[in-house]
Amino acid sequence: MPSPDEILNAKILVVDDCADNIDLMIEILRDAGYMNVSSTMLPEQVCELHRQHCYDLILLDLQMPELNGFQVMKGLKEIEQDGYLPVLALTAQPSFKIAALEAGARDFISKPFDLLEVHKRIHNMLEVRLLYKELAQYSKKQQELALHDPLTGLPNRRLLEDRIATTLQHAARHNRKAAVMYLDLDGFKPINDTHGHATGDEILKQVAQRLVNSSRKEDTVARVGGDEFVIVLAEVANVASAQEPASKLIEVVSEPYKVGELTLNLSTSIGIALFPDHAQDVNQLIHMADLALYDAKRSGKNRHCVAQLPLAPDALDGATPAVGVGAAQQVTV
Ligand SMILES: Nc1nc2c(ncn2[C@@H]2O[C@H](COP(=O)(O)OP(=O)(O)OP(=O)(O)O)[C@@H](O)[C@H]2O)c(=O)[nH]1
Repeated sequence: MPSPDEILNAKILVVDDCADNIDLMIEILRDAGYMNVSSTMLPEQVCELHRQHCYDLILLDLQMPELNGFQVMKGLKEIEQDGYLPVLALTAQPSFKIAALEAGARDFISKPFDLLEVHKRIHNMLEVRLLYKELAQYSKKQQELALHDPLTGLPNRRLLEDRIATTLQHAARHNRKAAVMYLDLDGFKPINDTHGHATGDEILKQVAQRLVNSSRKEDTVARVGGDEFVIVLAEVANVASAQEPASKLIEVVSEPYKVGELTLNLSTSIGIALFPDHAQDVNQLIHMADLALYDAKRSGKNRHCVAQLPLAPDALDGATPAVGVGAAQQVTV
């Protein structure tokens, strides 16, 4: 529930074409302790002001000569991002009350003002508005948490799959390639075993930071398991343009790590798969990169391997096909 202080600090805009009405409403609000009140006599400015200041409450006169309150609400509806119109309509016309509610106002106040009613309605409306904002923020935070790894803050597998899907759609539309790099640290378990889990966690955070710092803004770096990371490269011209960043990442990860007094070393192996060459859908592409990673591990670690192109059907005559990759191309750094 919003605190009394939060309610008194809410941002309020008073809109009326009559200066006396504005002065009166501002006096009522200031007397009640509201600290963040502004006003305008120009209804055509309301949408722009709301866009800039995102008011918690707009006290809106319905009868104004140039642009009436109903027209202002129509404009506000178009810009209100979270679908909540924080409008309290002010009207001397009984017949306008229901029309105002139908037009999107949350409530109304009748003119001439009944002070007690004004205070109650404003307070109630702000309470609901701030509660709505809290809920919206909470739900956004929950969504963030559901899509990110809590240790490193990187996207998790769910968000990664989404990002790959978007990257592939874009690549397909523009007839471009994209690449998925699957990284698994080499010799991470002994660090945990020798120096403890907290040190391991610190290393994972530093690795994550290095991967992000060494990637382009448009690429996605995700943590998909204990010491496993996936990087999605958009707009890749050919295999070489994925191998080059892979070599750079291998170098960057093998720089020494400082954790307290300790200086620790580790390396990483990387499997690379290209869209559309090695696979055309998200999970298959990750799978191909994972198989190439397995080859990099098996052939000595601290290197990258590229997935094998699928064999043409006539090359399989009489042979048992390998699953996914055969002998992947490997590069030791
Ligand atoms: N500190 C820490 N360790 C984790 C976390 N998640 C998984 N691990 C550990 O990470 C290790 C990953 O195992 P492996 O990949 O087999 O270890 P490795 O020594 O790197 O093995 P290779 O890949 O063959 O070099 C396991 O010991 C897990 O317990 C985590 O969040 N924090």
